[in-house]
Amino acid sequence: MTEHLTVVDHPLVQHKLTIMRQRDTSTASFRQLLREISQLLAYEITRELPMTRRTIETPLMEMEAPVLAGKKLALISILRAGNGLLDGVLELIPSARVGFIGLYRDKTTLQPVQYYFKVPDSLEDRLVIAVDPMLATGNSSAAAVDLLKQAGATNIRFLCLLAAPEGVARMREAHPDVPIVTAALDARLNEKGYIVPGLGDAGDRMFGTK
Ligand SMILES: O=P(O)(O)OC[C@H]1O[C@H](OP(=O)(O)OP(=O)(O)O)[C@H](O)[C@@H]1O
Ligand SMILES: O=c1cc[nH]c(=O)[nH]1
Ligand SMILES: [Mg+2]
Repeated sequence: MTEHLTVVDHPLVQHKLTIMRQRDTSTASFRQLLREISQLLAYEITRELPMTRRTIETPLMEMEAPVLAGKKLALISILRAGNGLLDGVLELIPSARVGFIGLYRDKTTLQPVQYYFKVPDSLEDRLVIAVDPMLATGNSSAAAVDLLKQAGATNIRFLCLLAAPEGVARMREAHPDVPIVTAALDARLNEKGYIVPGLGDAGDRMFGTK
């Protein structure tokens, strides 16, 4: 991918996102819509995956058919809200390897606090797609990408649902080599570091917590 930021403006994505944003959308609908959108976003973020050809036999004849090239890609969920994107993407790419980075954002400092890290081996040979629905200050995603690079990853993409300009700028500065794919770029952060207009706290809306 050459663009640093790609906003997927497909009508289905935008319609589903509008329902997710609404205050009275239920936890069950929120989760289902996130799963659906995640697959449409995954389609975009995997658009330029390298391909190779393999000889196969159809019922009629042999052919050289296209298949994905290289090692299986790695999906990295930034816990816990990342799991809402992970499920859908994994349905589309069932052979992907999966890793988890546990981070939560301290409510006052807005700095990420790490509590878990487990990723697949040979990250240096894989396309790594980190998923987290919200890119707000960008502190969490920048820290997650730092950890992935420390673990050897060199080809990383970041998939989110909503981004704030502040978070995109933070990522561009810290990790200019990491393309971002999102469903929307919102206006700004509010004084508590929430994306506005946004959709609230993605993890809470997904899991019914407060
Ligand atoms: O860009 P930032 O300002 O760092 O904010 C974004 C982070 O905040 C949310 O996670 P949260 O800390 O609420 O944890 P959760 O997923 O467990 O709810 C979200 O899922 C991101 O990880
Ligand atoms: O608006 C925001 C900002 C950070 N995390 C969220 O879940 N929502
Ligand atoms: Mg949260």
